[in-house]
Order: sequence, then C-alpha cells, then structure tokens
Amino acid sequence: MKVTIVGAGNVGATCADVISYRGIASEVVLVDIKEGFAEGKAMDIMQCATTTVFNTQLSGTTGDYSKTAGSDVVVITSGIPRKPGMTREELIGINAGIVKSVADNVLTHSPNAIIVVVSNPMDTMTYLTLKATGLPKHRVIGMGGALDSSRFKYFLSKALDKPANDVQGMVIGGHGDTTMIPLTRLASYNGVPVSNFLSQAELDKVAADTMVGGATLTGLLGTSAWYAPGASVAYLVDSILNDQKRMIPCSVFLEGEYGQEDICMGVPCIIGKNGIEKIVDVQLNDAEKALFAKSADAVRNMNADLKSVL
Ligand SMILES: NC(=O)C1=CN([C@@H]2O[C@H](COP(=O)(O)OP(=O)(O)OC[C@H]3O[C@@H](n4cnc5c(N)ncnc54)[C@H](O)[C@@H]3O)[C@@H](O)[C@H]2O)C=CC1
Ligand SMILES: O=C([O-])CC(=O)C(=O)O
Repeated sequence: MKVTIVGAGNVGATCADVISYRGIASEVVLVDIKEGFAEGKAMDIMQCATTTVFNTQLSGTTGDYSKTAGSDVVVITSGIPRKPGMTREELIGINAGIVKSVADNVLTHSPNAIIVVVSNPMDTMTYLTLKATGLPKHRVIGMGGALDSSRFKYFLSKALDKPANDVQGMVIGGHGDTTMIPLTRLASYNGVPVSNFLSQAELDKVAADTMVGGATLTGLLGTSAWYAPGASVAYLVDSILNDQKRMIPCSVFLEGEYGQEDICMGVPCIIGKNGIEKIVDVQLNDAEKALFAKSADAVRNMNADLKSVL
C-alpha cells in the first residue's frame, strides 16, 4: 500500500516516520517544494530502518508528483503553521492556495486516492478540498478529532492520575481553540463515567485545557506541535489502509447529520478502506447540541473566506 505525504515539515515527516517504523504502509513518498528537503527527510528516516527495524520504502521528491502515482492515501500537511499568539484561522490566506493546488496535483497522478487533510484551518481546508476536487465525501477526511481526542485523554489521565490507555473520550466539533467540543459527559475510565472520579470544576478544566491544547504547545515550542499530530495522522491512515473500521472523530462533509449541512466538521466516523464508511450518530444532549451549532457557525464564517479560491 502506498501513501503520499505532501509537506515534509514537522508534521509530515513525523507522520512518515511513524508510518514507517510501525509498518503501516509498504511505500511512502514525501513531497515538498523546498529543494532537497523531502529527499533529506526521507533519507534520514530510512537510515533508521536497521535500528528501529522496518521494511517500508520511503523516498522524497521536490515537487515531482509523478513519483506519487498510484497512492492509496494522500496526506496534505503542506502550508504554514501558526506562531505563538496566532489562531489557526489566520493561516487561511496562505494555506488555501497551497492546499488547492496540491489537491489538484495529487489527483492527477492518484485519481483513486483517499485524501487526508491536515493543513489549518483544517475544517475549512477539508471543505475546500472537497469542493475544489468534486470528490465524493467518503474520500476527503479532515484530521483533527483524533489529535484533539488524544489530548483530551491525556488531560483526563493527568486529572485522574491513571494511565492514558485506560481512558476513553472523544472531541467533536471544529478543530479550533474555541470550536472544539470535548464530550466530558461520555468520557470514561475503563467504562466508568469520569464524573464518578472528577468534580465538575475538574472536568471543566480538562475540557478547557484540551481546547487550547494546540495553542499551549505553540506557546511553548514557538511553532505548532508535531509529534502527536504526526502520530494521529498515522493512526487514521492505519485505519484506512488496514481496513480497521475504528471509530475516529474526523472532519467530514455533513448533509443533515448533527443538524448541519454544507460544512465539514468533526463527528465520529467509522474509518476503513473506503475512507469515511459511516458517520456515527451520537445522541447529544441540549447543551452539547447548542455547542455544536455554535461551533458550526464559526466554521461556516471561516468557509465564507474561501470565495476567492473556490
Ligand atoms: N489538523 C491538525 O490537527 C494539525 C494541523 N497542523 C497544520 O499542518 C500544517 C503543517 O504544519 P508543520 O508541519 O508544523 O509546518 P512546517 O512548516 O514544519 O511544514 C510545512 C511544509 O510544507 C511545505 N510546503 C509549503 N508549500 C508547499 C507546497 N505548495 N507543496 C509542497 N510542500 C509545501 C513547506 O516547505 C514545509 O516544509 C500547518 O498548516 C499546521 O497548522 C499542524 C498540527 C496539527
Ligand atoms: O495548534 C496548531 O496550530 C496546530 C494544530 O492544529 C494542533 O496542534 O492542534
């Protein structure tokens, strides 16, 4: 199985690294516009093959999309990341043009690929990719919810003082500092509701920390995060390539689901070899429904800025 990752920067290269050492794909191609950069990242990762022991064939190219031909999955991470103090939404001006041209290039050589959109503002970039390419909705998947949910489980595990892998939880809504919806009501510690162990104030803090998880890391690192983002993309790609049918919150085109239309936003999806195989309808309570509607308003406002590109 072949995966192309466009953008060999922090997130793209980390994703290539995780896909390789976990043997998720047999072939990975990294693409970047910076001369020699993707080739260098690919060579560096390939030189781990005998120490971390993997057989994935990873190569890099500076903009030669013929090398990406026949990819089963294409991941788009090309574009600029935010700096401390910025929102993801401020990246739209530069990233929209990049994402649109990259989507066109990859589809020329891999007309059947499933596209995973990572560049920010991710929900709007997913919507742009869907509209600009005309692909069916099951083949355009925005990655944000997998990452936000892993951060949610991290903060829950810290509050509970229990291992993260004993914690279940999900974040839906937009992938923005104010639009994410950590579903604390449904989170559990090995099936027991977390509200049995944490006060409302503690749960509210976990939710707030989760929502600004990306901004906190951007402040600490000077650019946005990449280890958890890269690993989250690899997790999603694994579910597609290996037809695992995991339930992962992803940004997907909604046509009435969760009360929304003509928008891409994070909702729980079954992810398998066909991409989005099913949108899972979780019964939200009235407060969660109101948050989802508010989140959709913000994402829709952002999408309006795409007029000049679409
Ligand atoms: N959806 C999510 O959960 C997350 C999204 N992101 C987003 O992912 C994007 C990438 O972040 P990083 O990897 O940290 O940035 P980075 O700056 O390290 O890497 C981006 C790479 O894209 C390349 N690039 C730019 N234009 C290109 C083009 N037309 N064709 C091919 N390559 C091109 C650049 O040369 C650079 O190497 C950002 O927009 C960031 O906000 C980052 C983390 C999580
Ligand atoms: O925070 C950012 O800008 C990058 C991102 O989407 C994340 O790490 O969640």
